[in-house]
Amino acid sequence: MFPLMGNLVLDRVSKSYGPRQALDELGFEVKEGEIFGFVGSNGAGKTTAMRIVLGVLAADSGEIRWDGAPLGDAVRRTIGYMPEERGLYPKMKVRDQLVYLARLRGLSAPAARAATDAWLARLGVAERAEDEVQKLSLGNQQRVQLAAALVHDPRLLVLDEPFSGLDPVAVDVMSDVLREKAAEGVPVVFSSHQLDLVERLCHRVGIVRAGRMVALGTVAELRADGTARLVVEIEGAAPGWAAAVPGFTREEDGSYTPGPGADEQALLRAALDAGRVTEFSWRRPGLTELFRETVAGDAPKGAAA
Ligand SMILES: Nc1ncnc2c1ncn2[C@@H]1O[C@H](COP(=O)(O)OP(=O)(O)OP(=O)(O)O)[C@@H](O)[C@H]1O
Repeated sequence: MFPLMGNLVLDRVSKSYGPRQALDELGFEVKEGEIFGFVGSNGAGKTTAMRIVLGVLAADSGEIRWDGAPLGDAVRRTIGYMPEERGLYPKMKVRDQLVYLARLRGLSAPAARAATDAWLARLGVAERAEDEVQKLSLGNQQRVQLAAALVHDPRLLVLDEPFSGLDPVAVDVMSDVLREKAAEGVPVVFSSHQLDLVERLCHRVGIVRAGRMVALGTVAELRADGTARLVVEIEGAAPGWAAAVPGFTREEDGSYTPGPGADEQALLRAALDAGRVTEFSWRRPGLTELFRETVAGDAPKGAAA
């Protein structure tokens, strides 16, 4: 039903900037039609990895593959890229710039104009088409930047923090577009610090720490690996009602983490003795908690980020 797109593989990619190792055998795969969320602390290596995929930077070792073969220039030219530092020409008009970029990627003049106008309309910036990019607000510049990544109908989307600085409406538009492209079969990889969005949008997530992939999987898989906590709500309970039940640690949010030998039935009995129990349930950690657990105390090798 969809044109064959392919999948992207980063295979043990390493990269150092002088003494600073930014990537240490980093590996992950983004399948056809998959939205992959790339998360990690500041300086963990996300931008470096994306630049290597784009060919802007060379890896010291390792390989980038597309559909099983080394990623070459022909496929690279079809990538839709949104760089972290953005990179539109500030003094050029929005429409002229997008048409120019689409022409560079091989579209005919009429096709470039049609694609430009369609994406400007879809992203809600059609009325700014004749303005210089520098006259747009940052959020609108970002919409144009997304249009620039999409205007040539990319086979792969690589987006560095596409959601940063967007208002909630623009976040929804961006999310819809990424879902739509993935549904067409395009592999989508994006980095973000907005973990609620990553959790909502991504089929799979990779958490990178100091240049290494430390957790990889669907959000459900990652959550299943985290320690579940017991949420207990009791009306009228005195503080410390659970102190006599061995094996549980009370967390800041009031939930209870079981340790070795913890007996949930003992905790439930203590809860029932303490008052009227309105909630007693297991809760898996969300992506934000998993991220904190996974990257706590993070620092890139060689020096501070
Ligand atoms: N041009 C460069 N020269 C020297 N060191 C660099 C260069 N670019 C990045 N680094 C270092 O490489 C490491 C990885 O940086 P990178 O920008 O890839 O991280 P990131 O995960 O994208 O971070 P952020 O979330 O802050 O954007 C950091 O320690 C950074 O300081």
